[in-house]
Formats: sequence, structure tokens, C-alpha cells
Amino acid sequence: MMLKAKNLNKSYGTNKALTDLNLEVPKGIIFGLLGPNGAGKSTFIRIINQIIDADSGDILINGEKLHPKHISQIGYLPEERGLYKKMKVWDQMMYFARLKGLGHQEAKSRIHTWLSKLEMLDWREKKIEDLSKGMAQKVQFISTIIHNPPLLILDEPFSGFDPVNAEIIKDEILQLKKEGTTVILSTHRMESVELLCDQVAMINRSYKILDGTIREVKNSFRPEVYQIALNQLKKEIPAEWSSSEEEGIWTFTLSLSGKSPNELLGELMGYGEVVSFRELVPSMEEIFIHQVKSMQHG
Ligand SMILES: Nc1ncnc2c1ncn2[C@@H]1O[C@H](COP(=O)(O)OP(=O)(O)OP(=O)(O)O)[C@@H](O)[C@H]1O
Repeated sequence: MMLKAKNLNKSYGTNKALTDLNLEVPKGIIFGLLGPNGAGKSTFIRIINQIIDADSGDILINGEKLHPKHISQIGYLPEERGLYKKMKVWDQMMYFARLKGLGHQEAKSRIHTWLSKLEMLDWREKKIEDLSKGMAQKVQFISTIIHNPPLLILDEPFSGFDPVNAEIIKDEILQLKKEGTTVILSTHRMESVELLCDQVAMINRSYKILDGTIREVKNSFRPEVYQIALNQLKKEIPAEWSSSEEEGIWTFTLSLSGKSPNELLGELMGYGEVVSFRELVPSMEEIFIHQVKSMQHG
């Protein structure tokens, strides 16, 4: 297990930011940390990065209790980006690389590789303050991964990027995973969660409210509703199915209501030719909104 949180608690005064958080992040996966604003995600990330301490509970990295030596094994892209505006791109990256323990030659070669990979080589002598937001984000991203950390923690890594650059960063994250890096990704963007994450945990109001693989989470939210389309009707569709017709195709949704999918399909075949029979699986976005709202009302 790359990272394990055991009964983690953290309060700011009377404000509880994490309540008995238990979490396991296996090696080599992309783990999505989800939750609405103020849920406790950044608090958890700050504890892992030893910026703040938990009130109680433990974090284990590779089975060892969190220790200052682990800092060099973690690459952290904070939500509030921290670059030195007056520094030149190259110097800034060299500074971070050396800070993370890389030798000068090694740092030089890696910075060169990454700047050229992300098409930033021509900008190496420019000051950070002269870069566009997206370019500065690239510099920050490279600075985060330059020392090849086995654990990467990315807080909203796509913010500030246009779609093309977001795609480039996404591909780099996937490549890092392929090379064995474990990634914790904190984000509100559910579409990137579906695309990237192997497992997720959702935090709301300091509590973990669900976790598992994307498939497990989705399976636990299957409403057992099917989207159906029929052609060439043999008999009239019951009014309570609220179907609508367009160009001879009748569409509606039906709940299984205790039947098996095959039983429902068999029944539908009596009404006409079934041209579509598809289970409606909620998106992570729908699950997220559903969970957060149900907790507000509960
Ligand atoms: N330094 C602080 N002092 C007091 N309260 C804080 C502090 N930092 C966070 N909190 C509170 O702790 C709770 C969790 O905040 P946290 O920043 O961890 O949430 P988050 O999930 O990262 O939210 P966001 O998605 O908005 O970044 C919130 O109620 C927040 O107001």
C-alpha cells in the first residue's frame, strides 16, 4: 500500500475538517480525492505533505509512519501555485530540482527533457511573471515531478490549462502511472475523474462518504433503469411508460421493478422490435451531486 490513513482527525477550532478518515491508496494507481468545497481534501493533502499535523490518527507511507524523510518521495502540486515571479523558468526549475535532492547534471538533463517535452524550451530564460497562466502551470507541473517521486499529489492539476494543454498534462499523468508512480488527484472535475482515476474516495463535511473503484462506485449506484427504443410496434405501449415517438421509433425508460433484464427484454419484444436496450449508468458527476445533496437534506 503506497499510502494508508488511519483514523485521521483534524479540527480548526470548533470546525471539523477531517473525521476518522480511513483510506488506502494502492501502489501504481491514480486515486481520485473528491468532495465539494470545504470537504477536507486540502486538509488531508496538507497533512500528508507535513505542512500541518493531524490531531490524531496516522498516515503510513509504504507501511512506515509519516516521517520528514518522506517529503523527498512526494511530489506535491498545490492548489495555490507557488512560483517565484522574478525567477527565470530555468532557474526556478533548477531550484526545485536541487531542493528535492537532484545533482546538478541530473537536474539539468531532466529539466531540458521536460521543457522540450512540454514545448517550453524557448521560454527557459523568461521570468515567471512574463509567462501566461498555462505556461506557469506547466513550469509548476514540471517542478512537481522533476525528482521522479513515487507518490504524486496533484491538487486541481488542470486548472488554468486550455483543453489542448489539459490533454497534454493528462497524458503525462497517465505516462507517469505507467512508469509506476502513484497519483492522488484532488479535483472537482468529474469528467477527468472518469477518464483518469482507478479508485476514488469522496469526502463531504469531513467524512468519507464512499470509496472504491470507479466500477464499484458506479455499480452501487445503479438505479436499474433501462433506456429503451422500439420499432415496428405490434401492440400499443402502456400509457404509464410515458413513451414518445419520433420517425416511427418509440423511446422510453423503464425500471426493472424486480424483473431480470432478460425478463424485461422478453416482455418488450412482445411490443415490437427492440432497437435499443441500454442500462442507464449514472456518471460520477451525477453520483457526486446525488451524494452531496442527500447529505444536505439528511
Ligand atoms: N487554516 C484554517 N483555519 C480554519 N479553518 C480551516 C482552515 N483550513 C481549512 N479550514 C476549514 O476546514 C474545512 C475543510 O477545508 P479544506 O480546505 O480541507 O477543504 P477542501 O475539501 O480542500 O475544499 P476546496 O475544494 O474548497 O479546496 C473547511 O470547513 C474549512 O473552512
